Amino acid sequence: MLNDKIKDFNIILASASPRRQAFLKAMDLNFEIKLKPIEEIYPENLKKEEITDFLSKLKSEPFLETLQTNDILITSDTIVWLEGKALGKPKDEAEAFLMIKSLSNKTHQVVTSICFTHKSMQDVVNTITKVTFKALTDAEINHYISTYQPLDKAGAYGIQEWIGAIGITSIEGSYNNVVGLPTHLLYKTLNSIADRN
Ligand SMILES: Cc1cn([C@H]2C[C@H](O)[C@@H](COP(=O)(O)OP(=O)(O)OP(=O)(O)O)O2)c(=O)[nH]c1=O
Repeated sequence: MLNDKIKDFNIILASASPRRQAFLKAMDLNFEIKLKPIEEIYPENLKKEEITDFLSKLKSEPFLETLQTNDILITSDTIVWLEGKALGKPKDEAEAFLMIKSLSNKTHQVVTSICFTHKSMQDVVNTITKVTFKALTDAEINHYISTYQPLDKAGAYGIQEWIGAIGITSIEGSYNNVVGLPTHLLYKTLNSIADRN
């Protein structure tokens, strides 16, 4: 991190995702990981980034009472948005198959929101990446599901895995956002929080 002021903060990443943890390390940030699980439920009327904004804030709630003045808490959420429908994590392999099949030969959007909580204030930022899959065969989908771990991933796929390598024909926007964290936005927002304090 270039901004020296960021060193004065205690950054807490409330995420069990190894991919999000790896991104913060890659950004040379000092941080601690704290986990307080919540049930990811959102009002039905929400759409696209409204859903991930809501869930990224919800993930901060269990921490609010115990945050110290120099803490910055980072919570985030990713969904896949396809033709007006939110695809979260599949509950089992059968649902994973249907999710990936629905993404085949189409363009979908991957939406991530990050919520920064600092001194009782919250900054919520989000971004969208457009991803297009080729027409996937059932054999390709089944191979992916039986060889990799689709169940902990929004939309049942990891762009960083085999299916991303063989199946994605185009991507518009941040790649890291698809993996789970738009790191350019994290950097920008942390800098602006540091500058205003
Ligand atoms: C679309 C896509 C999602 N994902 C992951 C990113 C997220 O970890 C996950 C979506 O679930 P989330 O609910 O956003 O996050 P999480 O439960 O994994 O972690 P947290 O503890 O922070 O709540 O899907 C990939 O790894 N690759 C991909 O290509």
